Amino acid sequence: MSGKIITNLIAESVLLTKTVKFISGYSPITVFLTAALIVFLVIYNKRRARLVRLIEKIPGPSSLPFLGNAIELNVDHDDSLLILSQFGSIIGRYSLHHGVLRFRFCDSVAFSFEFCVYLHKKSVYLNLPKTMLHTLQPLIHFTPKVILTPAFHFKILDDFIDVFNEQSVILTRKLEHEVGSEAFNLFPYVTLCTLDIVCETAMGRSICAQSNSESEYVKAVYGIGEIVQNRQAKVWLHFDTIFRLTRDFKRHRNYINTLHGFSNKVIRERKAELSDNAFNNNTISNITDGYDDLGKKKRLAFLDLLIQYSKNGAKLSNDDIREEVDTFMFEGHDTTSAAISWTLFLLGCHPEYQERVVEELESIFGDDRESPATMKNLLDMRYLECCIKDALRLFPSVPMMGRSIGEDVQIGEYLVPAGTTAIIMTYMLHRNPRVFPKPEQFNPDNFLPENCVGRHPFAYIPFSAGPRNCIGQKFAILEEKAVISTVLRKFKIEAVDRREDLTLLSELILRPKGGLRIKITKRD
Ligand code: HEM
Repeated sequence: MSGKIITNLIAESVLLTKTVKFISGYSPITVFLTAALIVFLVIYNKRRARLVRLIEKIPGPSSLPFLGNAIELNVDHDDSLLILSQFGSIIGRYSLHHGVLRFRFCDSVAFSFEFCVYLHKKSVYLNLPKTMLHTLQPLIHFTPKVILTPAFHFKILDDFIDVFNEQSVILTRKLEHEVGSEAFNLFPYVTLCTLDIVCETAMGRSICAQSNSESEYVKAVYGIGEIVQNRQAKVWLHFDTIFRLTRDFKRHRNYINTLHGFSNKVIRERKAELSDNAFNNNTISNITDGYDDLGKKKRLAFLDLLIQYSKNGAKLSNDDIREEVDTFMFEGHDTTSAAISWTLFLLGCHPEYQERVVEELESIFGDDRESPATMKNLLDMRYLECCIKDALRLFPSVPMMGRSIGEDVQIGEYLVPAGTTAIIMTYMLHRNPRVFPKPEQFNPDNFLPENCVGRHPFAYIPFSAGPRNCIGQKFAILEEKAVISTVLRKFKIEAVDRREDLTLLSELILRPKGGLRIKITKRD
């Protein structure tokens, strides 16, 4: 017995001597860092053990330690559609129970392709700067939805319709120049139009992007978008310290200064106007009753609401107000621009549906091609709404959304543990053949009232669902109707690109690489 103890002691001391000899070959710093890394990995793995054990029970492809499936998801920016189609083939390989699929991406991720059940939005978009917020940081830290929601009340939206109409008319004037051309890209035209709309409704100031697309402000909006996109695609740029070393950081700072400079100026001016006159009363309706010095009806802007609330004790600093306005600017123009462009393009691919929409417009306006649409007119455009909805089904402006799971969630037989990141793939969700037979086909009839009966409320969620859903959805649908109807009352649209030839870029917003090429002729 004692012989065995002695043998063990000798073996251990030999091991110790060898270890000391091995370590002494390295500098103390290397030894310390390696030891710290090992301790970190052990603790990290121990903490994640439960999460990994539970998440591994969910069907999904096998993954490498630490890297998970990151390599499979690492596709070029221009191939980002691959991410979407890659999921399609992965879904084919794994029998999906309850629409959940496991993927590991350094951290654990569960992808949900069926009905979205996670409504708790924690920040999974931490790497985006505050000014670029579509799908973004939890926006409403200080302004709960209860404060913001009145901005989208029908009475207030009524005021915005004038803006939608005015900008749509400018759009049709710009499009006139394309009559007779063989093909042109619709996307940039629509984007400038929606940028003008959102600026005027958010800040009450026109930036005239449609007539001056080279302005510093417009350049800054697009510049920021491009930088954020690039940063999002390159994991190492997610770290502020590294990003600060790049040239983009300086450009980013200059753009931010331009955007903030403009918003700050408008906020100051608007505050001064509001304290000068009848706006000072505490009711929102007072703001809209009256005319400005040029005899133009005073309109409420989203900014006025925030100023009003800040006066009523909500304690919003100028920076807080500016951040909210910026959020609207970014949330509200790219998304609607993509949605409008896709709808017009799909109507250009399907003359039969375009004709049906035009018949509906004729039933509302007769042969009048000029009068602006009223709120009632827009609400009467029911078939156009079906087209808009089916376009958002096939090409949801926000093709995937993230949620951090705050507490364990049971989905069928699987327990998705707290700490998992859930990605809801709207793009795939909307292609569920059990909900939408022939899912790839553009079919506005999917949204006729009789065809929606019994459909799961989360089977179609272009605006997300639950407490952190899109605050601007009514605004967006009305805006889309106003712009599309104005265009279709003037022009007949023909798609030049074929759907099957398009390359989709699944960036923050789903968009076609190279835009959407159409051809237009005047309607007589
Ligand atoms: C067709 C147009 C639009 C689509 C498809 C759309 C879609 C969405 C989606 C999917 C979300 C949730 C994102 C996430 O959870 O990660 C969202 C959030 C949001 N949207 Fe939109 N949106 C549209 C237009 C607008 C407009 C016009 C505005 C404002 C004028 C707006 C304001 C917002 C805001 C403020 C949020 C954040 C809400 C929150 O975090 O609680 N959106 N949108």
